Amino acid sequence: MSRTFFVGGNWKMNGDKKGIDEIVDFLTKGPINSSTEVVVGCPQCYLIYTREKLPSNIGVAAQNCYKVAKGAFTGEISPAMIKDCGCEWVILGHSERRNVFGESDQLISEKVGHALDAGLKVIPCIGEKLEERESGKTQEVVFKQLSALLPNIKDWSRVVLAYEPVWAIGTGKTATPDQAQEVHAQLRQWLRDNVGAEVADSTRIIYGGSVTAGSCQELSKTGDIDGFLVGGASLKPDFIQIINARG
Ligand SMILES: O=C(CO)COP(=O)(O)O
Repeated sequence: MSRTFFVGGNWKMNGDKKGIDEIVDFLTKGPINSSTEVVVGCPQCYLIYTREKLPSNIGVAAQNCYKVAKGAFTGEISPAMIKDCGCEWVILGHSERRNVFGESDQLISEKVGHALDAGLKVIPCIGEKLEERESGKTQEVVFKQLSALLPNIKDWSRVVLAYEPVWAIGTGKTATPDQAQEVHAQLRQWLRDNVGAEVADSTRIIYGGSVTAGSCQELSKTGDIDGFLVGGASLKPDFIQIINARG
């Protein structure tokens, strides 16, 4: 089964209109391999600006949203609002949401369920911390995070699962291709055992954590890494090389 290579950029809380114009400029010039699906996650206040400036072959994601359509939830945005801004995607459960803002597996699962029900495509993120890896708990941790999502995912065709080991995010310590491939294969097997063969074969599992133009090619050659979620390097023209990692 061939899975379309997927490269997401997560701008996090970076950028301003001028910086976005520069990113739009290098993404527009490319050239971008037409067989790679590209999505950029931008700050909420720039969703409309970014959507209007980027070519239509590049998707735009919010970096978070709440679990209901509207109401008295000061500071939150809903999937309906993201769609109303012309965007189709949302990143949910990023490690910074989990670890800086204290989001639980349960809350993230409810957010994923509502975003899917509202018609968005979702990039849920999972990944272990350094101490969890060092104590041999990586598989246990990511399976627990994935299990929590399961009850709220009815349509896997609109899910791209991101494995982002926390120790690799923003640290310059990219997982080796073997380290990443090992977890991706375990996650795919988990999907096979707990959801079904078709979903396991077709769901994109992407890797995030200090991906660079230098590391992307080797990572992309492993069997179960179907793309990347890129932080820092997605703000620079190097992102084009990462998008084109599969050649
Ligand atoms: O968190 C990430 C993407 O969501 C990864 O960030 P870096 O690529 O900056 O390590």
